Amino acid sequence: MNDLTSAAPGAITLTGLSRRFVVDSGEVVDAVAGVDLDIRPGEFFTLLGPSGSGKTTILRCVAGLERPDGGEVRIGGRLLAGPGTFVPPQDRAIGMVFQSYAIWPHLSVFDNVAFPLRELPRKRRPSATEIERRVAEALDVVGLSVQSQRSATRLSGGQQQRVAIARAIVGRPEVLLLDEPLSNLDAVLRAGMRLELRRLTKELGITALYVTHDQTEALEMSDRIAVVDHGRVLQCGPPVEIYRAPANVFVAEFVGTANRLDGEVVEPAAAGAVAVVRTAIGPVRVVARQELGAGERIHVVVRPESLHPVSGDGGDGANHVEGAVTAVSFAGAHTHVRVDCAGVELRAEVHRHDDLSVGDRVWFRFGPEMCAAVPDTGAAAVGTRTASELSSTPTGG
Ligand SMILES: Nc1ncnc2c1ncn2[C@@H]1O[C@H](COP(=O)(O)OP(=O)(O)OP(=O)(O)O)[C@@H](O)[C@H]1O
Repeated sequence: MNDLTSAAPGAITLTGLSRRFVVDSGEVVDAVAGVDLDIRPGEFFTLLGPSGSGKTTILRCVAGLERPDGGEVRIGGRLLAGPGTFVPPQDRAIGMVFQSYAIWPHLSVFDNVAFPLRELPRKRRPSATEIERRVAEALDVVGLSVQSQRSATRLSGGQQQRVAIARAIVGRPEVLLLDEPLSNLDAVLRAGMRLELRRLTKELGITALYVTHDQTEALEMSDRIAVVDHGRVLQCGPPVEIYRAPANVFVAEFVGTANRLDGEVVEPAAAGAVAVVRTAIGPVRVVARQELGAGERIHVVVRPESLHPVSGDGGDGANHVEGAVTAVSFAGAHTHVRVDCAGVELRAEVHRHDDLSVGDRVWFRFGPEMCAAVPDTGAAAVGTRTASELSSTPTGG
């Protein structure tokens, strides 16, 4: 992101952000361990990672609910946290939505949404008429105008979440921070709300920083995703890139289902050309995204939907593998199949559910362009130290 973009309203810039906690055992947890992110104005940006990876702590640092131990937080170019600077949450141009809707049960929908405006210091508080106008506008955006005078607790879970969203946007923040906001909703409602939430932030032109451990949510909603583990960003990019070209095995296996074949490059290739990798199921042809040298140890990642059942080795330059079906499970739009290929279990997702049975011998084809070569480096190291180790280690900020 260039300097102009990072200074534009709604841009979020994190530089060397770190936050550590000393837990009861005296162990130091690097919850955020040097995170650099440039989030563009108006972008729907997701922090995706397993439980305890540091997503919420990053979000709380942006919100001002957590003081970083090192690094900087900027919104629209304005320094909010950094050496000698800490701007409190109420003075940051943010709105927040949590997993628990945190709405007031004794207030009406209208009063819940009006709450943050009425709580502003007198100097910054809009007039009663202006509050009324802004609340009506926010309720209109989330489709709750009709329920305005209803008691907030008499709404469904989805409607309560919308109240929380209306309350978060009523102050017209530059940035909306969302921490697992859909987790308490049932599956059908959650699927609908994903698209609605994205549409809403796009309509408002607001930057959304979204935290989730749900890869489907992240893939469907985001302009870009940062995959986080042990307080570090392992990969940052558009959903398709994260899914098709994972940077390491952790990302490959956390985002979607992955067949992983460990192997060694036997025919090297420049970026864009086809390399051959020796694996336990035989030689596998892979389109190299970057140069692959002879003898290099890599993992080949193939997604289940890239394996297509065929009648035999087509001799067409693609990869073909034969195996015995060990499990078939119908999942509606497709069928999950497990196949034993020379002692390696491969997972496939096929659309022919009625003519595959356990014990059948089948051929699968998968194209070299559907194979990702992933470096054999493993995921980030576990970010824990003891307090005494920390005192002899330079800090990150
Ligand atoms: N206030 C705190 N005191 C001590 N440790 C904390 C505190 N807040 C977070 N941690 C630790 O920091 C690490 C990161 O926690 P964080 O909540 O940011 O992860 P997360 O990815 O959001 O997880 P989840 O999805 O479960 O909320 C965890 O090991 C957590 O236990």
